[in-house]
Amino acid sequence: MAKGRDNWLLTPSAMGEVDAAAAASGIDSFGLMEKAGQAVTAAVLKLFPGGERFVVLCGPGNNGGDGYVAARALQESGAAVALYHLGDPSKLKGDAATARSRCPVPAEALETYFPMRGDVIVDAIFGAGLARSVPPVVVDIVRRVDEAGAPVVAVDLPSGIDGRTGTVMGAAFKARHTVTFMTRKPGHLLLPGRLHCGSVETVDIGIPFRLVEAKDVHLFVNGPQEWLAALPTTDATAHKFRRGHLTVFSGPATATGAARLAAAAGLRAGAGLVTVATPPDAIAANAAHLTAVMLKAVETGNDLDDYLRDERRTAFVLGPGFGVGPKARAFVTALAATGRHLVLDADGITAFAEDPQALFSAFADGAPRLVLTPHEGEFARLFPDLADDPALSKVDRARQAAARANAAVVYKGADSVIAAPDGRAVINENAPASLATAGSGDVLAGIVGGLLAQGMPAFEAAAAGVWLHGEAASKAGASLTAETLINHIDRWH
Ligand SMILES: NC(=O)C1=CN([C@@H]2O[C@H](COP(=O)(O)OP(=O)(O)OC[C@H]3O[C@@H](n4cnc5c(N)ncnc54)[C@H](OP(=O)(O)O)[C@@H]3O)[C@@H](O)[C@H]2O)[C@@H](O)CC1
Ligand SMILES: Nc1ncnc2c1ncn2[C@@H]1O[C@H](COP(=O)(O)OP(=O)(O)O)[C@@H](O)[C@H]1O
Ligand SMILES: [K+]
Repeated sequence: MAKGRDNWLLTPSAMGEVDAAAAASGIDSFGLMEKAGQAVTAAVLKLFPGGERFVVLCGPGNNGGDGYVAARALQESGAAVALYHLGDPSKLKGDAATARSRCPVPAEALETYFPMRGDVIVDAIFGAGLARSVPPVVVDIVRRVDEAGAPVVAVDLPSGIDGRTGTVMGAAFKARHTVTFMTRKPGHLLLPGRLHCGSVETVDIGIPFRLVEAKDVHLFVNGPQEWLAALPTTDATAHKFRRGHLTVFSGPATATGAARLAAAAGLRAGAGLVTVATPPDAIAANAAHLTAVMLKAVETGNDLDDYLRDERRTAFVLGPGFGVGPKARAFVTALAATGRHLVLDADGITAFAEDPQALFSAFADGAPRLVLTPHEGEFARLFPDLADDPALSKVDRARQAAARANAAVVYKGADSVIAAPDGRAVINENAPASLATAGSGDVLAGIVGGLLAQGMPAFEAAAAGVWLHGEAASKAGASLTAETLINHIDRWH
């Protein structure tokens, strides 16, 4: 499946380079700004056909330039338009200066703007060029607009959102709609940025897409184009042993449910055989609730060695309900030493908090066989320095973690990022908030384990698993529980 334009992401700096390449190839850069401003105007008029007054807020760079184009076009459409500028507009340069010189709408200083009833705001203060926290006057205007409840249409990004990281730089508008150009930026998907964008529209302003593709930053929106070719298919020759064997480790008798959720999810994701490997004291609890999933007592390191003699047992999930301690570390080390594929989740991750390097060393060699699925707290236990570095985006953190651990990393959240040691990364956007429910992470671990069992490489299995989890949640509806979620997992093709 081709990488569609909707899946492409460019950081603001990469977009700036594309912009420069377009100008160098002879494309009229003011023409691009004109198209950008016209597209904003079309979006504003479509969303607010009865708008009483359109208030365009223009900043000191090209984002402001788009605003001057929009102000002119809105006035030409017959609408009432007011214009406010940040800084000294006589200092505008290049295309933005041209746009201002062609804009007949009189402008006033930004600080003098107080929203009136019926105002629709076009936010063209900062876009890709936001370089630091917004100045106090912008903080004030954001607050005034919030308090007035006036609708905002953002040009490129809501001012105050860092397009690379999605971070709020001091303050940021909460837009109803955002019009961006050529591709979305990471800040449109990463939290909290995503919550400030409203609906996002990506407009082709005429930069040849080959210039965008030449800037491939190995970052995409998660979707089937990333992993469909690696997704296992079943055909008439399918046999349960050929469809792989997944083993999920159960916790003690008091904590068995999480493993069963993962096991059932692995089966739904297509693993031919699934076994819950359980301590003997939990056999009864597990046996009372399992049908298609098999059960095997595995208590000690020797039990595990015996279990691992069957080389068809290739894929494992360890962590949900397992307990934190030396047993988790010893089991993981044995799985690593025998070339197994492992999803390490929850307690399995926490078990290595004191010595993450022991985990990374165990899986250091060869193609990645480990998938780590930390939520934010677990991520910080394995990668405290990355979690603490404010300059890193969630994408940077996941990528550096993946490289360090030689693992596919699923950095979970509403904006899960999946990264590979080779630098590939995707941001997931199909997960509904109804997934914030106990046990949904166990289900995800099971789906990914089921895909690993079928031979899918770690990064592809991780990305596909997160996407299929999101699809299942959407189908399961707003009141989903981890159990109902499982019933909606669909291998999709
Ligand atoms: N990509 C494309 O193809 C196309 C892109 N287009 C548009 O161009 C936009 C990018 O333009 P841009 O690079 O001029 O950046 P922009 O966001 O206007 O801000 C830069 C200005 O703000 C200033 N500044 C920054 N932070 C600040 C702060 N905290 N507080 C105060 N000042 C601050 C900074 O000043 P400096 O940092 O130099 O002091 C500079 O003056 C892009 O978002 C899109 O809308 C379209 O026109 C068509 C084609
Ligand atoms: N608000 C949200 N929107 C979308 N997905 C979410 C949200 N909150 C959590 N999720 C997803 O739900 C799962 C929760 O996993 P986890 O935090 O391990 O919870 P648990 O331990 O309860 O299973 C993850 O896949 C995460 O990405
Ligand atoms: K903006």
